[in-house]
Amino acid sequence: MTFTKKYVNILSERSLFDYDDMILSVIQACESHPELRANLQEQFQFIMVDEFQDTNLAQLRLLFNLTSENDDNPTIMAVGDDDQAIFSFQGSDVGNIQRFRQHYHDPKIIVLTDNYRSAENILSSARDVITQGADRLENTIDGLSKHLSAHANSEGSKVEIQEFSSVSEERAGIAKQIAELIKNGEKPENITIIARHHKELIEILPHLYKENLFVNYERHDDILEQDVIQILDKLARLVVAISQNNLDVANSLLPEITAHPAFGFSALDIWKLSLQAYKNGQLWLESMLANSVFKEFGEWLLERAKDVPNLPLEEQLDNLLGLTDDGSGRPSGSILLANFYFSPEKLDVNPEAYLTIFGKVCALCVKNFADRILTDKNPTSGRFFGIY
Ligand SMILES: Nc1ncnc2c1ncn2[C@@H]1O[C@H](COP(=O)(O)OP(=O)(O)OP(=O)(O)O)[C@@H](O)[C@H]1O
Repeated sequence: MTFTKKYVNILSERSLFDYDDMILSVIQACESHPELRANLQEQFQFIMVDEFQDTNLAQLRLLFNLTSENDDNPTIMAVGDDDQAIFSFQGSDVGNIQRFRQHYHDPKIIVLTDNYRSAENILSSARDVITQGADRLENTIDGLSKHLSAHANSEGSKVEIQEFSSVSEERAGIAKQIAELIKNGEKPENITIIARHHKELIEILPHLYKENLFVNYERHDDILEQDVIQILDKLARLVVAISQNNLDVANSLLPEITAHPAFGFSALDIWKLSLQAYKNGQLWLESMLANSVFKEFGEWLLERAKDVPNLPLEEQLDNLLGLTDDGSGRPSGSILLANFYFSPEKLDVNPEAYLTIFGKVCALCVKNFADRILTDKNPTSGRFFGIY
């Protein structure tokens, strides 16, 4: 069986969809059930697609399906700008703009040339850069001009290109210019540094400090890259697998989870456990329950698996982190991820460690509540949600 087929079978066994399926299944259903397509066409008689330059072929095909009875005169409007295409990495294709024009037989094009966002000098500098690109619509459609007219006030706006002999000179130069601006009366809150990568911003910080400039650096991390979230995610998948009797899945997750430093098992003990499971032809979980070093951890995992169908998500997260108070004032469970990541000592040094996880898990505006959460001596996600 091919890998793809196996993957598709597993998805269907578990009633799961991946992102591609969400569109592909709809396309398949539309194309094999004309009555469904007709119903959808009746339901969606007017269609507007924004950011059309970022559509991929599957999305375009869905669109064609939704208008297939009326391709010569569809009530459809697509708004897009080929110069702003940013999703080519996930299959979007600027060629879709041309396919759209072909499919709908040269639809009317309205060029929006009035720009209210930026001043003239910003527009003309941007144009100097963007027109260097190849395969632009402006070069391929006769008579199309994307020359914009600015309607924004240009007072005080200035675009300046500066060259430095090295990256560190550039950073020092930027910091110096900012210090100079502030010295000459500019308000710091009117100054922003924008860069493509966090790394570049982080590297500029020492230069700003050197100029005695204190900055508010807001970082929007990818939460899934954080260690605590990764282990929490694996633990959650493990206990769900145990609760659903997917023991193969549990077996594949356990080696990495037991090796996580938060749980404190030695490499030698983990190796002995793996040997024991191998020699006895046992699952890891079975071997853990029969092994004095891992017994408590194994039993704790079984308890957490029992939580899966019974407790709300917040409580399960607290239990997995070991934040739950069992009434005796001590957290229940001896396996405490919380101790590893959010012990009082760690919070003393880095109070934001706690905010990082709950703040971002909840995608809440942490700023509004930071003072109340940071002073919380026994943080739990339940309390956090409560505060919110
Ligand atoms: N007629 C108008 N008069 C004054 N301001 C306007 C007008 N139309 C748009 N703006 C302002 O111009 C800015 C850009 O508008 P908008 O986001 O609608 O443009 P857009 O073409 O959709 O941008 P994008 O290319 O990012 O999709 C906004 O700040 C909006 O308030």
